[in-house]
Amino acid sequence: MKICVVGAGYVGLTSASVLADLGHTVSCVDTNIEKIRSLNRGEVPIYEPGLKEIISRNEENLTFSSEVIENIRNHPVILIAVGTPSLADGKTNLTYIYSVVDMIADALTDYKTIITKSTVPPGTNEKIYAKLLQKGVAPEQFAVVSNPEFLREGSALYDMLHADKIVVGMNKNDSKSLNIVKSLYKGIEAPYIVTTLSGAEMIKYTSNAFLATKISFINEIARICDKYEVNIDDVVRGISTDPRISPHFLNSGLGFGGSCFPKDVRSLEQSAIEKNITPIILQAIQSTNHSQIDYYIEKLITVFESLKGKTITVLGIAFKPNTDDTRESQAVYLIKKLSQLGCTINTYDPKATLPFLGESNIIQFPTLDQAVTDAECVIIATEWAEFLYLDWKKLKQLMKGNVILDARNCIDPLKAHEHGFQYVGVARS
Ligand SMILES: NC(=O)C1=CN([C@@H]2O[C@H](COP(=O)(O)OP(=O)(O)OC[C@H]3O[C@@H](n4cnc5c(N)ncnc54)[C@H](O)[C@@H]3O)[C@@H](O)[C@H]2O)C=CC1
Ligand SMILES: O=C(O)[C@H]1O[C@H](OP(=O)(O)OP(=O)(O)OC[C@H]2O[C@@H](n3ccc(=O)[nH]c3=O)[C@H](O)[C@@H]2O)[C@H](O)[C@@H](O)[C@@H]1O
Repeated sequence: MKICVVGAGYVGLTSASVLADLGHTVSCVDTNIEKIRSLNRGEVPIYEPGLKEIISRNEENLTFSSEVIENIRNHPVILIAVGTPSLADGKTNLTYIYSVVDMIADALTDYKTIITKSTVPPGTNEKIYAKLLQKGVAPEQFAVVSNPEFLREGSALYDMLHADKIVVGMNKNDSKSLNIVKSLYKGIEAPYIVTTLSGAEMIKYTSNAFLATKISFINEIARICDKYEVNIDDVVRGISTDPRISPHFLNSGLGFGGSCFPKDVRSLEQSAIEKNITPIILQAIQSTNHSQIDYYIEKLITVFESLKGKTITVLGIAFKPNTDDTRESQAVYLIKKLSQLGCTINTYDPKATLPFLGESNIIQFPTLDQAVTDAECVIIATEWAEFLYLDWKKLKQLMKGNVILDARNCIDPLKAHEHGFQYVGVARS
């Protein structure tokens, strides 16, 4: 099959390389010329485990181009994977989606199956369909399909190849698209969930909002446990044997970040408000998440009284391990907050680069050892594997103080105590 993947980001590059690996001929296009140039030089502009390897082993049937319209014209299947970031009011910015739709309308000369992989609010794919008709495209010349993506950054390739489901939203009168989507993913064993266009859109938002709910819920429980001196690990162990609860997504800590949970929860909240529904739970999820950072800072204040002038090392900048993505990273928000409180912040991340914050008291170091030197306190903000097995003796020698704030519940408090550290955590004494 000949497929044009529009957007060479985390989802576009993963989809394009997996589809090429499944044997299709794929052209991945992006309006960002620099990105395409670097891909054509054999460089992968993002860090995603295994992506470089899968791209290089498919170089015969995977090409990269910034000629978006031309490639749309030459491919019968178009997979849209452009960004859908938040607007200031929390609604979704659909500019990139609609600019692709305009390009499709301009390029369309023969039948196209247009598959929206980007996460878009309920009703958007119907609007895409209507927009194409409005632009004079005949209804028998195209189909619009909603096929949301559920991969996680850091394990994107595995997640796509081992999907737990493939969701396909279609118009009622569309008799062709399901078979096309099935041929596209031939080789991936997963149940198909077939629904309407808006049904598929809602499945995606419900999934992300539900997972975000689990995180905020367990974070709230951890705060209660903290006050009653109950260990959160025991509580999670105790509830997760119940298959109705499951052990997944119950790691309490600094809260959720990334390019999707925060924006998708906000977007769903706005979709609800637009229809006069007050989404109390969605609002509470966000409020708990925002205040997680303050809760952890309060824990530090109980140790130091004032944070002004303290040298603090924050380990981890990315929103989670195994990615270089810092979009809405709680670690970055924590760094900003500590800076506002007058701290000097040294930081380190194995892959991510600190976004420019314009503060001279924040320095990113190239190694963990350099970052922790002379620190009065070390905070683990992202649970990279490198931080799970710290060399305690060396750390003690390098640091000026002995306080460790474990904001991801990822180190053993006993080990830290044994080596003379003061372990600070939430519900993990
Ligand atoms: N990042 C993730 O883990 C997941 C993301 N999603 C959804 O997938 C979509 C894409 O997300 P990411 O890959 O993270 O975004 P990204 O920001 O990494 O990449 C988007 C790419 O689209 C390109 N683009 C924008 N307008 C374009 C146009 N008119 N023509 C061609 N290229 C254009 C941009 O230059 C950029 O390279 C979003 O809707 C997101 O919510 C869904 C599941 C997982
Ligand atoms: O729509 C999306 O973009 C994707 O969003 C998430 O994937 P991702 O953002 O890559 O990362 P997750 O592993 O879900 O983690 C999100 C955030 O939640 C936090 N988290 C996760 C799990 C947990 O138990 N506790 C917790 O605080 C992580 O630290 C991270 O900041 C979903 O897991 C994917 O299914 C979805 O496709």
